[in-house]
Amino acid sequence: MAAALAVNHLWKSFGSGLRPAVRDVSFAAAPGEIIVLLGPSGCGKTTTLRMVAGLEQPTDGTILIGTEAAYDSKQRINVAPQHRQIGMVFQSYAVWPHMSVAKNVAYPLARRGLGRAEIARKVEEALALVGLEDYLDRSVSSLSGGQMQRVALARALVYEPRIILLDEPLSNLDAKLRLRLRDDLRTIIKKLGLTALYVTHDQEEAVVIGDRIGVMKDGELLQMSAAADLYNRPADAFVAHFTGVTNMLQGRVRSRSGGTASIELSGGAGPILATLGKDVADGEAVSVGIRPENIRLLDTPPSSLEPDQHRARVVERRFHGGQSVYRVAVLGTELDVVELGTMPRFDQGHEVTLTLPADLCWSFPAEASTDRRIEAV
Ligand SMILES: Nc1ncnc2c1ncn2[C@@H]1O[C@H](COP(=O)(O)OP(=O)(O)OP(=O)(O)O)[C@@H](O)[C@H]1O
Repeated sequence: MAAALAVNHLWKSFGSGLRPAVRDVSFAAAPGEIIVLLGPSGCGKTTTLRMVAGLEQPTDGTILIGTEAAYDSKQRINVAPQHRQIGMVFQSYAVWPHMSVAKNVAYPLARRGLGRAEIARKVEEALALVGLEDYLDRSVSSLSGGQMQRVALARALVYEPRIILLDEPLSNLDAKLRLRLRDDLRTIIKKLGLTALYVTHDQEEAVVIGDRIGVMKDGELLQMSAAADLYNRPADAFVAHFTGVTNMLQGRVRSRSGGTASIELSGGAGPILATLGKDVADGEAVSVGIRPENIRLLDTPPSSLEPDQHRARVVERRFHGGQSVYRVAVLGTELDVVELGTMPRFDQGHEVTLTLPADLCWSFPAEASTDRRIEAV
């Protein structure tokens, strides 16, 4: 099936002396797919979205919406935003405060010259979809932030766009509302079978909303995959850090067997087993990342240790209510380990056996990982 949106080798430069804001970005969204662009401030997410919308002209590349070119630098095609059949929702609510809820939502239809009865029906349908069917005649200025954002969403959906673009639509809402609308947004988009491009810097939001997530840094798309792959197979150290990896061990690849490497740690400890990143060579210095929640602690020491098991000691325990965070001394360094549950198992000083599952330890070239760690924090 043809992609609903295809972005190919897209570049954007805002000036000759400046680093390009978007560098050779390519991805495609299947019909009905929700693609999230995730990354720190200034990485080029909004610029990418604005180019798809037609609000920013690319320096190079192509954008296809369905089978039609919306932008093609070589063929000099640049379809105006209003002709791209795109719905948009932004961070600021972008609703007209002097108009009623119904008038706000009706606005795009009135501009397209639809009849009154049809407009009324579509407005009611769109408002029902966002749970505001009882607010038709209310003034927008009397609504809460979350309700205003629902009005903005209804207005973006009302004329049945081919694609919906959302740029940090939840970031002006308080935490509780954000969680509720986050779940609702995905449900609504899926119910309509819309293809969506969604921009956020919040990884949790990205995971809940997106079918696939693209992580951007310095204008580049580093990895685009389903959330579980992003978490379990990060392409590089930046992606690993951005999705919450805090433990990094330094070492060197000693030997390898298939996709797994035996890694000797700096200071002579180890070896540990880790999955090899795609650019890691034999003998190379590496950083090995492992998430605190993927490390397991055993109370009773086994009679003999497996290759992925190591003796360790609890240095510090922090109780967070629903989970305990342990700082554990192991392999000549200290690692964070998270365990879910309201009953902490170990006290400070407790001797434990620690498992580092090889398939959840990822090795990356050392130089890149240390550089990128600093930027990612
Ligand atoms: N109109 C512009 N003129 C010059 N530089 C710009 C312009 N718009 C964006 N930039 C630059 O392009 C880069 C990418 O910006 P962009 O807004 O796409 O990032 P972002 O990832 O969406 O960040 P944020 O989450 O802070 O919005 C930044 O360095 C930004 O300063």
